[in-house]
Amino acid sequence: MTLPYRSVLYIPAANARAMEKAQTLAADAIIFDLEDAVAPTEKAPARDLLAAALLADYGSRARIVRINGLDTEWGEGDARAFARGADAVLVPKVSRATDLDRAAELVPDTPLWAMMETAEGMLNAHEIARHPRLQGMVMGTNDLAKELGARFRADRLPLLAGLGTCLLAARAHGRVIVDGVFNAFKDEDGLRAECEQGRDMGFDGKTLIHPAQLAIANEVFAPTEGELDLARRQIDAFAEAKAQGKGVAVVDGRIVENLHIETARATLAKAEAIALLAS
Ligand SMILES: CC(C)(COP(=O)(O)OP(=O)(O)OC[C@H]1O[C@@H](n2cnc3c(N)ncnc32)[C@H](O)[C@@H]1OP(=O)(O)O)[C@@H](O)C(=O)NCCC(=O)NCCSC(=O)C[C@H](O)C(=O)O
Ligand SMILES: [Mg+2]
Repeated sequence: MTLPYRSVLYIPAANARAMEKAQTLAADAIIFDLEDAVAPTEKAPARDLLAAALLADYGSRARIVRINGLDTEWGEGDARAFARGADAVLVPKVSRATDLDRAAELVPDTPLWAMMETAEGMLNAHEIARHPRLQGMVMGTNDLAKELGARFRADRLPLLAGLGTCLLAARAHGRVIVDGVFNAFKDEDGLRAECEQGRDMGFDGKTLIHPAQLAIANEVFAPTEGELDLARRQIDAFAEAKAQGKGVAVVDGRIVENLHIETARATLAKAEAIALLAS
């Protein structure tokens, strides 16, 4: 069963208290960050703190380690240190598939994830997504906005080309893909609107920077009661139509074909996976 990735919480690996707290937080996945959230002077101690933290029990939460770039003085050491012991290694600023080749050599047995946050990465999203070792993609909307020279807009118009391109690439190759962070972590309405936009586009979930953002992401990226009810009724109606030798059913005045049944089944499976995670 595919794991849900509704809420993916960043935690600075230098913050022992936050890493401990995360063992009980309602995050579907955690990104332990060695990159941007850790100051250069803290890089070495953060690596040790994280190695100790990963021995703790995080339940079913996926544990993803974001290493420093392999072009930095810390990247290779990070990759070697966490080649085992985490559920995935997240490589920052992936601009081309060869960036993942290098990571794959250093991390032979653990799935790789890619931060999609450079202009070149957007243009190469398809070849990055099809890399055989890649499991998931994370939008880095802060770095992307910086590279583009984009202004912040609530509708994220300047970022939509990049978001859509990465989503297409991820879906073409069956990868998980989660949306970027919403920086104003006390603005609940703003977060909800951005989660709704990401959900409408098709993202699996949202990366988050503060525990206060978890509940909204978990709610928005889960199927609603209405969606579940519709999915069940579509499956029943289609089975009935099929029994009568028809290829199409009608539910609530809309046609239901086999492709809608695939979506309906995926909706029910997602709800089941979420329920399992909570149990
Ligand atoms: C943003 C923060 C610096 C705020 O921290 P703080 O002032 O400590 O918040 P609170 O006092 O409200 O914290 C309340 C309690 O919650 C815990 N806490 C806070 N944040 C986290 C967290 N991320 N995970 C787990 N627990 C957390 C505190 O320890 C408090 O606990 P308690 O002691 O029990 O009261 C801080 O939230 C923070 O550092 N957030 C993460 C920032 C980060 O990781 N940034 C890097 C990723 S974003 C990025 O790089 C995206 C991408 O690359 C791009 O380009 O877009
Ligand atoms: Mg970034």
